[in-house]
Amino acid sequence: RDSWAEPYKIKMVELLKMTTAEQRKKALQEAGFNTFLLKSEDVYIDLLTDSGTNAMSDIQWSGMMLGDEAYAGSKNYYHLEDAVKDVYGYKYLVPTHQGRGAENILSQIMIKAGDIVPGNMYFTTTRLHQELAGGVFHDVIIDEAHDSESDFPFKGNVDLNKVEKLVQEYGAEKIAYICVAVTVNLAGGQPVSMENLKAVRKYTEEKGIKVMLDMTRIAENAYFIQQKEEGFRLKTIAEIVKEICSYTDGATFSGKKDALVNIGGFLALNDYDIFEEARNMVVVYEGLHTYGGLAGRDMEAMSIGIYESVQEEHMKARIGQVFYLGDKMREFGVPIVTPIGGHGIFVDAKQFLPHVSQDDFPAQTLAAEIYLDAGIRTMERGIVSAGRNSKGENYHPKLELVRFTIPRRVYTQAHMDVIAESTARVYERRNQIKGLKMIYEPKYLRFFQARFEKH
Ligand SMILES: Cc1ncc(COP(=O)(O)O)c(/C=N/[C@@H](Cc2ccccc2)C(=O)O)c1O
Repeated sequence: RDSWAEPYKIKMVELLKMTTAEQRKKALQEAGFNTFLLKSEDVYIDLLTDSGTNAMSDIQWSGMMLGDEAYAGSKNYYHLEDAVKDVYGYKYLVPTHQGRGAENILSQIMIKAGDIVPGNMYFTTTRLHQELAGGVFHDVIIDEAHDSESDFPFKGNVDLNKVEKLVQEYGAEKIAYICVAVTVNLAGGQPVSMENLKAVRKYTEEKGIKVMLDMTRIAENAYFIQQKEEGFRLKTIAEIVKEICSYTDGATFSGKKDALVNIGGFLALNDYDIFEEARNMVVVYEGLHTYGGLAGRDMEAMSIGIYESVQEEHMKARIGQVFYLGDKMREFGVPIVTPIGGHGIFVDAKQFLPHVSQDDFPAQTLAAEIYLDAGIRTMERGIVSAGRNSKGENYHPKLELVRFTIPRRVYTQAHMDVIAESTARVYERRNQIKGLKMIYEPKYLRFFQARFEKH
């Protein structure tokens, strides 16, 4: 079997502090059993998120030296505008500091109080901004997406029957827009097929409903279409990315993932009137319309990162590393979401800790235990992240997952081996693991700052 390695070599390293079991026990206690509250220096391998944690190339770093920090009309803005038009095909660009900056502006423009906003599974910041704008989110993802053991290849797909039911019940004019995420983060980084995107476009065109893309991990989605969808084997990732965007009216983007930058995002649109409104609002929330909360250097690095994100060998290595870890986890019998998604391995905490009831936070408990074992930080993606509904009741999501998110171009295969072995050690002692109780609950997006203690 001919092995395959990354298409880059390392030029600089960031030394990591190793911790002892005692130090980790203390750190976890102080962090209230919440991995978001751990100090980075107490973390050995940081798999909390692939957001803003990716390694920039030397070309991107050189872009940081080319920052045109003019307040208005920075040349980096025009480079970013060219990259967005060239790679994604949208007509108009509104830069924002990161994804939720774009979500805030789009939601306020497109949503009126009481509007319905269908989407392929919720995402925390996306749904919150839709709700803050007065919208009501409705999940229209296919049922398979909520089944961690289904291996349907495109679990991110929209179920148009669910959309039709909403149109029947509320009328097309009450639908603010359909939000299609590529990939679907909380389902396990699951892709949407091109066939489904075309069907959504055809249906919404007939009904006069706009489609807004959350294209945060669009290049990873394109890779899965190339690898798994009939008729796309010979298309490039760049061609597939552009085709995906062509079936939508606009997009929000967090540049902190696919585009390989530490900060950055944008709102891209084809409709001039929405663009005009967004360009007016960005100066209220983000900064002038030609910088949107970003320094010129950040916009330059993001323009370069957009092109690097659609390179074939980059994506093959990126997804290859995620699959390597997933296969190792499965060798050790660790239950994970299948098919393996694009940005990490999602461990099924319900199957891992069947004796811990969901109200005792199995995923939160497992993330804490994984950290204790060898200092690996992961993220809870279960009942804590799901939050409460408008009546204040806890959502009880079918998926109770711990996300091992792999930053792009940061860790080596040796780290993947250590991660899999650490998880296997915790798996071997799973029957002794007890649940947690929440002792502090913030109002918004509670998972970021909630605190817990052992029962
Ligand atoms: C599909 C999708 N759409 C929009 C955004 C917002 O973009 P931004 O504002 O962060 O730039 C994100 C951010 N995802 C990050 C960071 C995060 C955010 C909230 C809760 C936990 C983690 C993560 O999954 O780790 C996303 O995944």
